[in-house]
Amino acid sequence: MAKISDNELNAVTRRIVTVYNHFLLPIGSGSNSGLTRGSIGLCNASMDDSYHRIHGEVASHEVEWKTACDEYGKEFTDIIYEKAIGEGIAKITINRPERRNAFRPQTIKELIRAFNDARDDSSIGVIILTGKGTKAFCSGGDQALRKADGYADFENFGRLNVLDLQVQIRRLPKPVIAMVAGYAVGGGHVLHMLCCSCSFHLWMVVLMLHACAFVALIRIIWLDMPQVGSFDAGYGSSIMSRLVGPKKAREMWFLARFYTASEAEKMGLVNAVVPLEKLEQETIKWCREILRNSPTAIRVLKAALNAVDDGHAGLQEVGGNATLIFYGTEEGNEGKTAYVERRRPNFSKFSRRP
Ligand SMILES: CC(C)(COP(=O)(O)OP(=O)(O)OC[C@H]1O[C@@H](n2cnc3c(N)ncnc32)[C@H](O)[C@@H]1OP(=O)(O)O)[C@@H](O)C(=O)NCCC(=O)NCCSC(=O)c1cc(O)c2ccccc2c1O
Repeated sequence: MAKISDNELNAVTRRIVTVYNHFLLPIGSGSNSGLTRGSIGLCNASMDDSYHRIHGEVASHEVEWKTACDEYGKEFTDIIYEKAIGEGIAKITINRPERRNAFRPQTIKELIRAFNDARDDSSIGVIILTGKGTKAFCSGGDQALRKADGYADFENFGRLNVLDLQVQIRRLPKPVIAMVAGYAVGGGHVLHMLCCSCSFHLWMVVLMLHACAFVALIRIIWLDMPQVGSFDAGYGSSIMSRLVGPKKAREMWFLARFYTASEAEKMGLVNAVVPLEKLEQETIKWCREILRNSPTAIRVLKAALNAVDDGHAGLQEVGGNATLIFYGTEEGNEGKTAYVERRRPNFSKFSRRP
């Protein structure tokens, strides 16, 4: 009997996967399942192509996390900041589960420090934002600390410093993925929406065939701000409207209802819904997929995806990226070198491209 070589065996395996994707996967993966093929890493494209042969599968081993501190070596109380050993992933966890991960000014200050460090660390390519435990991603501002002038903890004045964090997440030139298990309420919901506009995020709980019935019982997104006498008329409104459309945004804000994970996915508010036990695994897979791609392409794309909405600030960011790339060229360098050498720059050798 002829022996099958390894190459032939791989080809057979690829064929089986292709058949599975094309013919078997559609069975039971209807629109109500809350699961897209992308969610579990299978796609419509045939796996028997040069792309898949060259790039192979995304690694699936477990991540080893190491606690990190900020750029000044300071530690944290309200958050946990970790980096994956040997991989470009940082994870920032809001650590106030007893308050459903509500944030106080101190929490926001720590989040800003951790995001700053992850931005400046050139070994980091993608950042996960999450909440401790499985009950809540974040329940918004800590209402017990709300004063007439904003939220106050250790200082005698109030503030809304979450607004600074929102801008930071949007501007940070690396993707931020919100890994959401449980409630995302008020200012917590706005945070995950920003991650969405930056890249994508995963949502809590359940998928596949049982998703519908189960998710229907779970209340997750809640824009309760009008109920607690608050509102976010900034990103909380404009980005919401961009993501779900102006009609749905009005409904969400005026009625202040709860929405489930699967409803959120249908509205385009979340990118994927996965079972709770697979949440981190799937998030890491998305991170690894991002990390396989060109960091500069990702950086420019993130800026570009925000640019139209961000007006001058958006243009400034895309323009800054152009300058950054130009500095690395011979043509850009010629100008600087000529200045330093006290001579006229010679740009005649550079092509004037069509
Ligand atoms: C999120 C919940 C629906 C979860 O309900 P559940 O029954 O699971 O849990 P409990 O309600 O029993 O909560 C356990 C425990 O946590 C405390 N807690 C929860 N959330 C908060 C919170 N946001 N602030 C303070 N404390 C909180 C709760 O009191 C319990 O403590 P015990 O001591 O009793 O055990 C439910 O918890 C809930 O509805 N939470 C409140 C959600 C909320 O009102 N969020 C604030 C919206 S406003 C906001 O976030 C906001 C912030 C900003 O910085 C802004 C800036 C600029 C513009 C607007 C802003 C803004 O609107």
